[in-house]
Amino acid sequence: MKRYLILEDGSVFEGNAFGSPSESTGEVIFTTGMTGYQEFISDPSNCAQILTLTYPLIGNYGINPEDFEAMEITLAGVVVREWSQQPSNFRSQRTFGELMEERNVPGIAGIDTRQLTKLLRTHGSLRGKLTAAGEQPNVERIVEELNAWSLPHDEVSRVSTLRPYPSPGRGSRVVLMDFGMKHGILRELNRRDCDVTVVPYNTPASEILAMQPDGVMLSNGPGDPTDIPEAIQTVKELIPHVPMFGVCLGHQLIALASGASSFKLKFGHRGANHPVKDLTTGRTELTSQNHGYAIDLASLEQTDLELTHIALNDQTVEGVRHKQYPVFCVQFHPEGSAGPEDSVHLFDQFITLMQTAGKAGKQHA
Ligand SMILES: NC(=O)CC[C@H](N)C(=O)O
Repeated sequence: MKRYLILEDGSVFEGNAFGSPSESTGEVIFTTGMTGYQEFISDPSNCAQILTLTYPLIGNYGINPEDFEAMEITLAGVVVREWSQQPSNFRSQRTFGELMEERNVPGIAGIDTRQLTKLLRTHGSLRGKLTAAGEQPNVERIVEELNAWSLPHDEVSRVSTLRPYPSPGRGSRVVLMDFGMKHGILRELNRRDCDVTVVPYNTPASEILAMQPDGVMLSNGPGDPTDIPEAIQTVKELIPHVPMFGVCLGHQLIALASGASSFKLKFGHRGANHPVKDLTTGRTELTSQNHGYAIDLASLEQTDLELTHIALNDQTVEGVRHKQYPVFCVQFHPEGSAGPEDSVHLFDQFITLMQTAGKAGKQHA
């Protein structure tokens, strides 16, 4: 059945419906990873967005039980050139389309994703609507609707855990604040034997400190980081007291809590193999990225943070550390999933930081 993707600028893309038959509205974004579609569609950071996958054949190695980054799929929709109905991989248990159908996510196939991506790169991310399967749309009315529609502001509360839960280990005690966590982060902490407690995004600093953690990890998550001022306040209160490591949204929160400011990128950084220079070592690492906002470089001047990582494609801020406290963070995804894993050593750095701070007699008690 036919389905249309209509954008706020009046562009109309005609394709074939798959997944859920319902209509859906969201910010249309694109990711360029050649593999990793399962991780990408299940990353809660993409909550309420319509995701274009630029690689021309999606689903060719199917869907398996292990590679989900979260069990819920919170995307507003997916846009592909072609999806494979006959996946080939020993781990595959169902097709990409079956998953979209089961999880009620509308999809459109047969789209010239290259043309769509060029449009998004020229105009910046655009609001868009996927029409209901088989429906003949009134384009003028939909464009009007889209221009009046504003992006949601409550995505973190939709995807964060509602209750704390443990993921035990015998090593460092870590409180992991869940803003819409990718499982890869928990996996890397557990791999290092951390004794992790995952807590909701709105847990107050006093409750976190009462758990006497060796360190606090701030996860990735969806939306504009300024939408969660309560979390920014919590992070501000935690910084002087406990070693901290932030990833993606977690990085943005540390920067905002330190007095820096954020802005929306024209079309975001999404995909694998984004080169980032580590200014502390001079090394360039290939990184997995998925963000639509960034920290303003000039605004770091008014903070106690120093720049540690920079994006080589557009020179935006990719990582900072605190000049006084054992607190650091990166805008990219060191946990990879889907790779590359060049930066996974940052989790070791976090472990060392927690151990050193602990030996120093808990200056942060
Ligand atoms: N993956 C993330 O944590 C993304 C952070 C934030 N939602 C952004 O788009 O910039």
